[in-house]
Amino acid sequence: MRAHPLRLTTVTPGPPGPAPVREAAIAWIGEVAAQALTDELETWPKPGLVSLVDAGSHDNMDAGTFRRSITALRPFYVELARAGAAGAGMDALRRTGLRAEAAMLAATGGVNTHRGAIFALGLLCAAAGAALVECTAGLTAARLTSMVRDRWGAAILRGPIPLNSHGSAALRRFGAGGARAEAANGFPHAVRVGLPALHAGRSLSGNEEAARVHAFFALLAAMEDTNLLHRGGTEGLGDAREAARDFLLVGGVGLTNWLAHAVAVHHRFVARRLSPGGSADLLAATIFLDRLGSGP
Ligand SMILES: CC(C)(COP(=O)(O)OP(=O)(O)OC[C@H]1O[C@@H](n2cnc3c(N)ncnc32)[C@H](O[C@H]2O[C@H](COP(=O)(O)OP(=O)(O)OP(=O)(O)O)[C@@H](O)[C@H]2O)[C@@H]1O)[C@@H](O)C(=O)NCCC(=O)NCCS
Ligand SMILES: Nc1ncnc2[nH]cnc12
Repeated sequence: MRAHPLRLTTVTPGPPGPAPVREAAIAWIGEVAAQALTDELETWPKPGLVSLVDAGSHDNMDAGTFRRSITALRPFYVELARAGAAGAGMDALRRTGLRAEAAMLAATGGVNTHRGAIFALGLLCAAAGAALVECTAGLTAARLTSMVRDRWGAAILRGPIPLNSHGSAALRRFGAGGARAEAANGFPHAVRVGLPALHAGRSLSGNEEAARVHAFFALLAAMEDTNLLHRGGTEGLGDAREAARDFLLVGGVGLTNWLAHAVAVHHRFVARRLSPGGSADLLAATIFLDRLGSGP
């Protein structure tokens, strides 16, 4: 049996393998990122968020908008993995990230579906690309997230902060670090909350979608989601986290009636227009890390 190209490149120390082999592994990394976004979209219920079932707290986007966005973003994830393999610095990654944001807006008619996910998964793709040529220890979550922190963390924190984004408003009003702090610190919520909860959800339910719901609630309970702050202020954020904690405390997806409980929380979020978009992005990052870590 032929070894997968990724295995060839990750287990061989020193200079990279032949270019076509590395290119196949880079394409695979981009595909895993796009698939992580699709899995996030298709996970239901995620309180307040868009899924195949409904548009949650949103009236300007639905599952079709997200699918168009994912199609537009797939080549950029490949490009970011390739840039990471070529040793790109933060300025070059940022330029590609901004082109990806423009492509997303063109594909969605101006709707911001995935700005946070372009940023988080884009950096993780770049780290995975760099790991292909530099590492001998495989694409583990710990390695990829610490690579983002160590290589680009300082530049992320020094970098330009958009003046008019909801995130920058949350930073000014509430001191919330948001997507930048999460990436610069090596995605602590994905590693310490999302991944363990995904694994726990699998053991509790034996079902992949339920495991993703479990991971989503764990992230929601722990994160300072700037989208919740933007739409609901500190009260909205606090209530959302409490609802997620209650779900987990009674057993999460281990409970027989977990679905009814999760749907009730979803309806409460929709009634208040709460939308935890940052937690959705971290779910996608968690899925990406889980899949890359287990290999092709
Ligand atoms: C660094 C940027 C991402 C700057 O972003 P911004 O200043 O906006 O900062 P944040 O709010 O911190 O983050 C942006 C998005 O990240 C998600 N997010 C929120 N909280 C967290 C968190 N604690 N940890 C991680 N990620 C978080 C979230 O994204 C999702 O929500 C988006 C919808 O948002 P929005 O349109 O604001 O909200 P709505 O409620 O729908 O709006 P209305 O309908 O009410 O009007 C959606 O995109 C999700 O993805 C935050 O929104 C970045 O823009 C930047 O610097 N880019 C440059 C490119 C770059 O450097 N790339 C690097 C290589 S790829
Ligand atoms: N499924 C989703 N619904 C709404 N906002 C999001 N941001 C990222 N994923 C999302």
